[in-house]
Amino acid sequence: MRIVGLTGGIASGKSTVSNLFKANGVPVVDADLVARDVLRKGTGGWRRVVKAFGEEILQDDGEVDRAKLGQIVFSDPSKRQLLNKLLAPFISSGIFWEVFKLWMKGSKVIVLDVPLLFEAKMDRWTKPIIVVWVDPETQLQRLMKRDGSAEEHARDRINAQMDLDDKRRKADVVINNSGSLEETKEQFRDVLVQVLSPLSWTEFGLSRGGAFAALAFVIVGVLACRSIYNNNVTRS
Ligand SMILES: CC(C)(COP(=O)(O)OP(=O)(O)OC[C@H]1O[C@@H](n2cnc3c(N)ncnc32)[C@H](O)[C@@H]1O)[C@@H](O)C(=O)NCCC(=O)NCCS
Ligand SMILES: Nc1ncnc2c1ncn2[C@@H]1O[C@H](COP(=O)(O)OP(=O)(O)OP(=O)(O)O)[C@@H](O)[C@H]1O
Repeated sequence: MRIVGLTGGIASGKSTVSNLFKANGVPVVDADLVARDVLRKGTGGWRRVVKAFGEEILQDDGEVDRAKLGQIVFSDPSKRQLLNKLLAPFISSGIFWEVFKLWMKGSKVIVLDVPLLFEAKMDRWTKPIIVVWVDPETQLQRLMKRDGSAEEHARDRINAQMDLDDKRRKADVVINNSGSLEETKEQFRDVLVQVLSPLSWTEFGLSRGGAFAALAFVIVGVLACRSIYNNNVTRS
């Protein structure tokens, strides 16, 4: 199985690119969705976060007020670290579970869309790593427009992540999403060819088909050895 890493900065265009993958039949595991699930009312993540941040972060229906929690953690690095620490085990096991389900289905190539791929050191599990890059001014403008947020809050969110230029340096593939959607789609076409290229032997071995092939190989080997052994015993 090939696990492709897809990352970038906030509002750099990861979802835009992951939608292109989905439209081309490549399954995507979205870490933001997993992170939402592990913070739903009554879950283990929810309990830990409410205990640490207090009931004032809850809405009337008991769900976490995400905007409120966002304002707290994106303006205070120590609170953000605390939230990350509390949720990290739930998020990683949620991602693992999603990958496992796709493995069971027999998917050969999957994309992990993880905003904090490098920060959470999950990059070691993915190859190639695609970074969706955007120039800083466009990033700020798109973020403010999408979230309807003030410049100060948007900057807090951008500054809460590793510098996008540093991420670009660590990438195997860079998609520059500073231009039009059409320009991004054009770059994406080449990336898709690379992502869907034939699997290496290691990647094949890690896929469900590879595991079954290895198992079949072992079973045939054992049966052959037993038959040779039995023939030798009968002859002697
Ligand atoms: C603080 C929360 C409640 C704010 O929710 P909100 O709906 O406003 O934002 P959303 O979850 O859609 O995230 C939007 C973007 O913010 C960035 N972001 C989210 N969490 C973090 C974080 N801890 N550090 C830096 N950037 C982050 C990501 O780029 C993400 O794509 C939420 O982001 C959260 O629970 N974050 C902690 C979990 C986490 O680390 N998520 C990232 C998945 S790897
Ligand atoms: N090439 C583009 N031209 C114009 N607008 C774009 C382009 N790419 C993305 N956008 C817009 O910019 C915003 C951010 O894009 P997107 O949601 O894909 O980013 P993201 O990296 O997934 O964000 P997040 O980190 O918050 O999950 C969206 O409103 C999207 O419609």
